Amino acid sequence: MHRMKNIEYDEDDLYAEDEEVDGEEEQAYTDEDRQNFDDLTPVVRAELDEAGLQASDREIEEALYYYYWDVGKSVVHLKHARTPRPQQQQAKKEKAKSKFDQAAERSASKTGRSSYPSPSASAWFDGILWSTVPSEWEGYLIPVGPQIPRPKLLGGSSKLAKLAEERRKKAASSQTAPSVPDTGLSSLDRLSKPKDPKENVLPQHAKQEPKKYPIRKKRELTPPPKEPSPPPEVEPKEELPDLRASPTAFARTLSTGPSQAARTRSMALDELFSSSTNEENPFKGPSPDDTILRAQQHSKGLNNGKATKQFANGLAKKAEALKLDQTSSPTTPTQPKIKSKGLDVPKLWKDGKAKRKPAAAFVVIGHVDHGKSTLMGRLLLDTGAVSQRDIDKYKKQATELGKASFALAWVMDTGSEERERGVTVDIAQHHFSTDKVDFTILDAPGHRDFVPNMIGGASMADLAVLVVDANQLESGMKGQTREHILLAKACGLKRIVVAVNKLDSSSPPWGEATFEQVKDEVTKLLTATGFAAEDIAFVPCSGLNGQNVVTPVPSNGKTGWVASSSRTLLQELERSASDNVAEATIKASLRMQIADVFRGGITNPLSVSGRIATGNVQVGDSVIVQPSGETAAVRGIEASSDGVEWAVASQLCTLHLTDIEPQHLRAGDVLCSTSKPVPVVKSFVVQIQALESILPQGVDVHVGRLHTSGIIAALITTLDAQGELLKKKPRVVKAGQSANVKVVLSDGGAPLEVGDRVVLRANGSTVAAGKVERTGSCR
Ligand SMILES: Nc1nc2c(ncn2[C@@H]2O[C@H](COP(=O)(O)OP(=O)(O)OP(=O)(O)O)[C@@H](O)[C@H]2O)c(=O)[nH]1
Repeated sequence: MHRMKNIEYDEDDLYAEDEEVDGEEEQAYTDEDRQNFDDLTPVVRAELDEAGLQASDREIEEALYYYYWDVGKSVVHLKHARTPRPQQQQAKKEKAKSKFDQAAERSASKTGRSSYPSPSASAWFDGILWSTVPSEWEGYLIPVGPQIPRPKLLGGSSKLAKLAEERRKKAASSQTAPSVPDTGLSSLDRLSKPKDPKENVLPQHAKQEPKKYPIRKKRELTPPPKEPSPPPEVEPKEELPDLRASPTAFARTLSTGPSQAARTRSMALDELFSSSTNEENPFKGPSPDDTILRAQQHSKGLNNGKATKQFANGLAKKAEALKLDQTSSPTTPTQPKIKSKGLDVPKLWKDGKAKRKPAAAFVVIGHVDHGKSTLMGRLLLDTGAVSQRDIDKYKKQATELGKASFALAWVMDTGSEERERGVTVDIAQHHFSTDKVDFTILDAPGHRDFVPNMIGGASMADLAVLVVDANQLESGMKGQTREHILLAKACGLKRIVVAVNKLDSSSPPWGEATFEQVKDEVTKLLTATGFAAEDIAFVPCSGLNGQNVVTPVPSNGKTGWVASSSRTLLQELERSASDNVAEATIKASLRMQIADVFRGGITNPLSVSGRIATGNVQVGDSVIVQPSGETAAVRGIEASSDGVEWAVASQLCTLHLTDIEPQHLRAGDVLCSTSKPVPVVKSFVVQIQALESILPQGVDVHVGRLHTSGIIAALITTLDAQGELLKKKPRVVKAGQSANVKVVLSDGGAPLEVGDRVVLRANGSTVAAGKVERTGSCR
């Protein structure tokens, strides 16, 4: 029994698991249900007998079950289903079309679609018992859907509220404004620039051009200070670069361009969610996530002509960065072939284990402006990874821009727009070492518009450092403190160190009560999210002044309680690092999701960076890039800025590639061993934890750095806290519930495997997260 029969799925989209679920039908009833059936079935049967009607036990049981043991409703339903309707009444009913049908017809006539693949939008509900209620009971379903602002995780600072507000206005007004060529503004400009229909309006429809992928220069690790760059000039009529972010689920399922014929399976959803009161489809064009990602890509791509000169690290440092035309291939036939030395990497890794320092990558998360970048700048300064001379230069330059307090943050925020605006946009990566551990910092943006980047960072980390401004707990708890905690958990992070920051400016300074209050509130949230108490550590500190970051605070005076009760942030981080990757993981097939594609230098013109999830790689290896299926050769490897012969699972590294065209490499793609490439799947079943109510709906699908669109095509089951079946084919998954849902991907599929962690977002909010349970048909 497929209640979703009106969606026209491909044959191979229909899952065997649906049948499995059906097969379990009998077992879904509890003993209590059975008792209720035994008691109530005779009562319903007696009522039907009296009316001269008949029904099987099965039908009566189904009615009772769906009407929650309400005998009256079950009898009415069964009687109604058995009473032939007079012709006249049927005719009348045909005339009185539902709002859904009216919306469907309007949309069809507007788009010029002659016939709708599904019989009608209301037919979506065929097979559901409550769709046959007596006509006098029928009400109107007002399809509000995305028109009404969804409950979102709140947040934003006063500084950014204005940007967000302007962005919202821009988005709203651009529904009616004609598209105009992009003018090469920065991503934040795109958010904040006051709307002028003549300029800076992102096109509402993603261009349906063949995809090309911009290559960017590597984000520098330790940038040398330089003179502040002047504000970016507005360049007239610059072409938009290739759009990495594809149209969202809503754009795909709801846009109504008549030329786009191949959208059959989403059409029922189209009608379901379109407004009956507004002819304009408000979900044309890219979602907030798409817009932000696209803007970022543009601001960082070569096309904007503003790419700041950056210094590639490690091997690439030796060569002057090349300025490559995007259309030309950086791989040249004259490059020498690199031969593999055929090293036994797992053995080398095992043999060197005793001598190796543990390594740890941590993602720095938290609400915007809570001091993440400043704290990390301090950590790098006090561990010697950055010199005081550099910081002094940053301070001078930052003072000239009126942003003196951001000098430390500039160590992490290397982009000119990040520095000008004082807001982190993309993940910044830095290495530093202590005597005990090699660390990689992944500094995530705190602003909610850049949550997809935060997901990308969290997916590459071993643990999280959550920075909480002790004086702004409330804003963070409503905003990205909360959302980042949920996402860190969703990305599989177990351990979290909470830096209770800015205690130098609390009232009173270094107030123990302030710290304790923050600790209580954040602990509640962390444990409710699933972090174990032993995996949570708190550190009171001040990133700006460097108190209790690397240097312990004085044991007397107002910081006395800190010295006696807490470790420094660095000590806590060292405790959290371990080198416990299983040998089986090192020996498994290579999987490395590409976090970034960039130009290296003359010797290494095309490079990708990311974290090796499983397996190992050595110079000279051939790899397959999915989803393109293209092969590439590894001509060089860098780990922690050093050139190395091989790298293994859990390492963040840069691979210099050859024998592949750049357009086959995108952030989010997966490098795999040639013997066992990851399949490219069109659909999958994911066990989610819902953060908002979930219906069959369009979603943005995030898997680490991968960002694509899809639809939640079926709600399969809801589950209890133990993961046991609660209900099959629920109509809705409520916020807080666990469920198995089926997601069908747009864009021809994505490289995905069982166990991959998925975040589902809609309208710029995270709506659910979970792990892939089963994958569907492969491309
Ligand atoms: N008093 C005080 N101010 C701080 C401290 N740490 C950071 N700040 C200030 O807080 C402001 C924001 O700091 P950032 O480091 O940019 O904050 P962030 O969390 O990285 O911001 P995003 O990356 O944009 O989310 C700056 O003005 C800092 O000087 C601190 O320990 N004490």
